[in-house]
Formats: sequence, structure tokens, C-alpha cells
Amino acid sequence: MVRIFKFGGASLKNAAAIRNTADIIRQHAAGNQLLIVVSAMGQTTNRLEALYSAYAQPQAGVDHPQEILQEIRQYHEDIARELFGELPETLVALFDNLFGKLETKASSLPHSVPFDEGYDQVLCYGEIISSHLVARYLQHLELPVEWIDSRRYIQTDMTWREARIDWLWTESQVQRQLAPKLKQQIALTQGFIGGTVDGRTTTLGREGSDFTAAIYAHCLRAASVTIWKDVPGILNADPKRIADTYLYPNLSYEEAAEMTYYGATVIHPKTIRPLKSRNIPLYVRSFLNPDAPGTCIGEGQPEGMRPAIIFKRNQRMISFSGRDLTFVSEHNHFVILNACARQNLHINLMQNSAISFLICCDYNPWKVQELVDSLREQFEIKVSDDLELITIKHYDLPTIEKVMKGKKALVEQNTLHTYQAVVPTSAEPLQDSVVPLFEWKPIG
Ligand SMILES: Nc1ncnc2c1ncn2[C@@H]1O[C@H](COP(=O)(O)OP(=O)(O)O)[C@@H](O)[C@H]1O
Ligand SMILES: N[C@@H](CC(=O)OP(=O)(O)O)C(=O)O
Repeated sequence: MVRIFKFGGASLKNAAAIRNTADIIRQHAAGNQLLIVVSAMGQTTNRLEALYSAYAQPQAGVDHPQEILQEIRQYHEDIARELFGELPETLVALFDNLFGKLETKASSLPHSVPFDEGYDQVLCYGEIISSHLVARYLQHLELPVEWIDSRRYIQTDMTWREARIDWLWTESQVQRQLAPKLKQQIALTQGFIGGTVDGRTTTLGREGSDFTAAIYAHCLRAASVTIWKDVPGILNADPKRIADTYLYPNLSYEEAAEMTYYGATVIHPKTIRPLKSRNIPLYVRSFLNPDAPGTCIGEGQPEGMRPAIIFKRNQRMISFSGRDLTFVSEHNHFVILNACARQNLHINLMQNSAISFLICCDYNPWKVQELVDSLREQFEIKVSDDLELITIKHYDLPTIEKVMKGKKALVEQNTLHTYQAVVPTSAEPLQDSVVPLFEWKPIG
């Protein structure tokens, strides 16, 4: 049976991290069929976004595109030099080829195709470059690794930047072409990217490499997926926000899916469904401590869930009220929600009163502006920015009190198991606000 390992940007961010990743792969190579899915190295995808924007809107950017391109190339070359001792001729040729194509596409596409289509053709280079580099390094270590192009296996529609999978085609291609290769050697491929029927590149949404691992697992009916992270597993809060977190040894698919829905960024929200439908366990483990078991996500609900605290930044609240104190009726709800659906705006919380209807959604300036423009004739609209949504699943009162201490809730809601509040975003940077909140005691 196949096992899938996914390594994200943090596990590939420099030469030492890549050596550590190679050690983990080597340890598991014997006796297993392995498919390795890799993301772009470190912050490369963010830098590629900056590169594409700098070419698309030269006047808006502060950095010159050529400088960003050179910085991205230098970063990869420095890592390669450290891994191989010097830059082998074959890698120089590979980099010349890949960075040459990247430059051509980034400079020309913003002016010849729609922005989002060009974005996908450029952003994919983070994963393409990293997968080539890591595969070459593993081959250099004499591991039997074949580089695989995900765009030939994961077929999608043309929803640029958020492509949807053609599951039937993808499964049949993976079964016919990839499954036999895995019996011979380790395959290494890119997360985050797919291809259209006519060979254009698509991306699956930012942070979509976890989803890629789940797609391959589903199609291969894999034994398991392991996502290697810089945290011990799934914790009850982001350790960048709360110091004394608790590790969940086990989580149900439902719990994990809900945590990602509410904003836990440790795994991509789309990852769970393809795994659950084939009952494939998902392990989240630490590449810093690879012998530790981490978290296992699967069937069954563990007893006595401790409160999970999820912070979702970049929220915007929009309130709609009828003009002249008219009631906001079901018909009005329909009009508002319909407009949100048309903008593909993700609503995280809503609340209605007799004269107003309020939503809290992810902050996307263009989408929100279009929504407001399309509804301003019918409603009085008020908008509030710089907000954060706090969700506490399996809450208890002491936890709410501790998390909300010093914060002013603009909206609060609770159901039997879930407490939510919208608060102004705390001014201090994340790292400085890491505070010990709890003294965890054993459940019992
Ligand atoms: N509940 C949580 N448990 C663990 N990590 C979390 C949680 N919520 C947010 N995170 C954050 O997720 C990060 C790991 O995800 P990410 O940076 O996307 O990894 P990668 O890019 O390597 O795939 C952690 O460093 C941590 O700050
Ligand atoms: N490189 C892509 C895809 C991804 O999933 O990356 P990571 O595994 O590092 O979160 C991004 O940054 O969006």
C-alpha cells in the first residue's frame, strides 16, 4: 500500500531543513511505496506573488521585478550550493531553463491573459523549482526517486487560483500511470498545482499542497497521509498565539474539518474530505521531532475534547439595515446571501435582528466592494475592518474568560459546543502576544 508524505515550505526552507527532510524520507523508504508531495521552499510563493504583481502593476510596487527574480534565484542557488558542495553543471542548466521561463511568463502574461490565469502560470514555479531541487538532492543521496509532474495527473477546470478537480479523470490517470511507478521507486511531485485538459497550469488555492496530498491519497486508496510540520501535531491553539498549548493525539475527521473551517491554518480546509470518503488516516507530525507520533485524524470521536481556540484574522463585518427602520425580512436575507454567493465571499458568522442583518467575512477588498456596490441601493450598509474572529470549540466558561480577557466583543454567539466572538485585531504583532493562558490538567 502507498503512503503519502507531504513536506511544506517550512520543512524545505534552507539546506539544513532539506537534509532533515531527506533523513525522514530515507528512514521510511525501505519496505514502503512512497509518494512525496512538496511545496515551494520557505516564503517563495509570497515572493512569486510580489514578482507577478511587480510585472503586472509596475507603478504600484516598490521593488523592481528583476530584483525580486534575482533574489528568488539566489535563494535557491544558495541552498543548492550548500546541499551539493558546489552548483553542479546540470543544476546550472536546470536553473537557467526554469528561471528563464519564469521571467518570460511573469513579464508577458499580465499583459496578454486575464490576471488570475497568468497568476497560476507564474506561481507554479515555486513548486516546480523546489520539486526538481529536492528530487535531484535525493538522487544525489542515491535514493531511487523519480520526479513527477503533478499537472499531468491532477486535472482541473479553469477556475484560476482555486481550480476544481476532475476526480474521475484524475483517479483513472493516477491509477493507470502513477500506481505502477510507485511499485518501482519513490515518486516526488509538486503540491498546489494541477493542469487543464489543454495543458495550462492551475493552482488549487493558497496553502493547497495539503489538499494535493489528499487528492493523491484518495485516488491511490493510500494507506495513510503524513503531513510534516514545524509543530508537534494539531494543537488546541496556534502556538504563535498561545504558549501553553495541548496536543490532540487523536481527532475525528469532523473535528479537524471544523477547526480548519473556523480558521486553524495548520491544515488546508479541503484536505479532510477526500480522505474521509475512503477512510484514510491523516497524521500530522513534527519534522523537528520525527519519532514523536503527532496527531492521528480518522474515524471516531475521542472522549473529553479540550477547548480548541481558533483565531482568524483579516475579518470584515458588514451590517445591512432596511432604509427608514423597515424590517429585514427573509426576502432581504435571500438577496444579501445571494449577492455573497455571487461574489464567492466566505461568511464566517451571521446574525440578524429586527432591523439589521450582519455578516462577518474574510477581508477581500475587491469582493467586498463589489458586494457593497451591488446592494447599496436597497440597504443602509455599514462596514467595519481590522477584526479578528475568535472561535472556541468545546468551550467552558473559564476558557472564554481567559481568552477574552481585555478584549471587547463586537458580536458574540454561542451554541451548545461552539463560542464565537468578533473583536478588534490586537495591535501587537503575533509573536509578542504569545502568552501562557492555561495550566492544563489531565482529563479525568
Ligand atoms: N491548531 C493548530 N495546531 C498547530 N499549528 C497551528 C494551529 N493553528 C495554526 N497553526 C500554525 O500552523 C503552522 C504550520 O502550518 P504551515 O505554516 O502552513 O506549514 P507548512 O507551510 O510547512 O505546510 C504552525 O507553525 C502554527 O503556527
Ligand atoms: N506554496 C503554496 C502551497 C502550500 O501549500 O504551501 P505550504 O505547504 O508551505 O503551506 C503556498 O504557499 O500557498
